[in-house]
Amino acid sequence: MTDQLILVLDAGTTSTRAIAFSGSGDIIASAGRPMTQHYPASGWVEHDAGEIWDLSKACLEEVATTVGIDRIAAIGITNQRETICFWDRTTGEPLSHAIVWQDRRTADYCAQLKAADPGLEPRVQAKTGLLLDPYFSATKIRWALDNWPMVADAARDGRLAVGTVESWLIWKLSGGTAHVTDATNASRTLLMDLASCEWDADLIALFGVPAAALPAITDCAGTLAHTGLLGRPVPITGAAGDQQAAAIGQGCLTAGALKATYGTGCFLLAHAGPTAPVSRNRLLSTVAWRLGGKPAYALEGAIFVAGSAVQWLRDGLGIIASSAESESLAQSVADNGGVSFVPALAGLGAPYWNPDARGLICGLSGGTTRAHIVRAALEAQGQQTADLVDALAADGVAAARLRVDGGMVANNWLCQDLADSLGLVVERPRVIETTAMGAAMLAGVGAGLFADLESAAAAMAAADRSFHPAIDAAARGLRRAQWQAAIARVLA
Ligand SMILES: Nc1ncnc2c1ncn2[C@@H]1O[C@H](COP(=O)(O)OP(=O)(O)O)[C@@H](O)[C@H]1O
Ligand SMILES: O=P(O)(O)OC[C@H](O)CO
Repeated sequence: MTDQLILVLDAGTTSTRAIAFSGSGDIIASAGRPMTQHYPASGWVEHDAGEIWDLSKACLEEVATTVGIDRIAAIGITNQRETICFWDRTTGEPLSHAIVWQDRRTADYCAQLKAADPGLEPRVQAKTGLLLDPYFSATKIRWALDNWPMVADAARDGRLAVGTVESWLIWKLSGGTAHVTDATNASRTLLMDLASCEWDADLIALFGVPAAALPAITDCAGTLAHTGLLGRPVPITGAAGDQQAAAIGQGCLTAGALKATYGTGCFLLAHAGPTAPVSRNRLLSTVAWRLGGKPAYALEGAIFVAGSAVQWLRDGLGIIASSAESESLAQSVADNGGVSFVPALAGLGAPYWNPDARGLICGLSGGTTRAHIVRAALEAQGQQTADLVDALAADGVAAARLRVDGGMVANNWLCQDLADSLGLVVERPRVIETTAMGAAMLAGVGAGLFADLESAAAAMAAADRSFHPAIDAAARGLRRAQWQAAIARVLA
């Protein structure tokens, strides 16, 4: 693909970015804007869908102006998943804030559903690959219909449109002509049948969601819509949830290949091939991509707090000046001094799934310094990942190595600690924007610039550095035991 570029929009939890990629995977230009986080009550997290659109538009326009609109062959979109937007299809305007994936407001509703019918969660898991947790979109939609009159009125009048963030953005980019969602994002709603990749009538009835408000489920590559935003029609040819996109960008294209992305949260995906896997260890089963109508699947472990623990040390406790300072501080002490930090700041995700869990810092002494606490916060990432790798092993997936990406892996100390804690080789790619890279690969396939994902990976993805385990099994076991004792206290 000569001089043509693929423009990717990555609408994440804390920021929105646009990145122009060359066909060889180089970043030619990028733009980013921080996103406002709204916390209207304890455990609630909202975004302004209007702001998501305004920031996305500004980032796309900035990058298109920098590189020249004529060089843009196609657009790919990737996004924070599960976060659900509500808009009026007659005006194209948001009806309310979006309810964010981290939001725990439906924890009681999930508990009631489980208490009323203990067989429900296993049936829901068999159908969707997911669990009855507030994380997923369906209970958030139910809550909005029950509590936000603007949303309920629009539903009654047939004006309501709902969709995850990529769906909202494609709607806006297409000038309201396309109401679609790709199969990876749809697989996170609790409303989609994992095997058929279609909305499930029983689940729609269970959560009382108006079917007419839902988008059409599409492939992850192909002509999904056109946008006139940049002054000439440009096709949107790729879309996937950010974690699936990161797995693609990391070249996890065959069964068993594993990646973990350390951003706000941490999400570990193990590619599983063409048949939906079933976890017996409380991992999620999810769509990895759908191309040509054929889905591929992955097992996923979702940790809700990763980089946001470092953010909390910076903004909440004020014990570091920047996220990057965590690296030198962790390195400045020989060990954690007996301190454990369980960063359950938004409940616990996989494999515990306890929405009510609260964070814990323990093992303090008079000799504890902020460096020990910061080190324990970084070490928690390795231990949380080890919990997931253990669950994967119990599900029959033996990890050979771990590919890592996301904002946190700029931290070399963290990458070495991951290798030590897991006893696995940890590989970091040349471009740590693998989420955007994966969306670019999908958009490249969708635009016919690459024949398939394998050719796109060969052309675009490259490794940077490997971190090898440098501690022995006994030392690893001691760290594990310290973490497990702390987790037991959180769950007690
Ligand atoms: N050098 C670093 N060490 C540790 N954490 C970091 C570092 N740089 C960034 N982070 C953390 O990474 C997160 C940002 O990662 P990013 O992938 O941009 O997040 P998201 O896509 O979830 O918005 C923030 O929570 C930040 O605190
Ligand atoms: O925005 P991120 O990178 O934290 O990703 C959020 C996930 O998609 C939530 O499932």
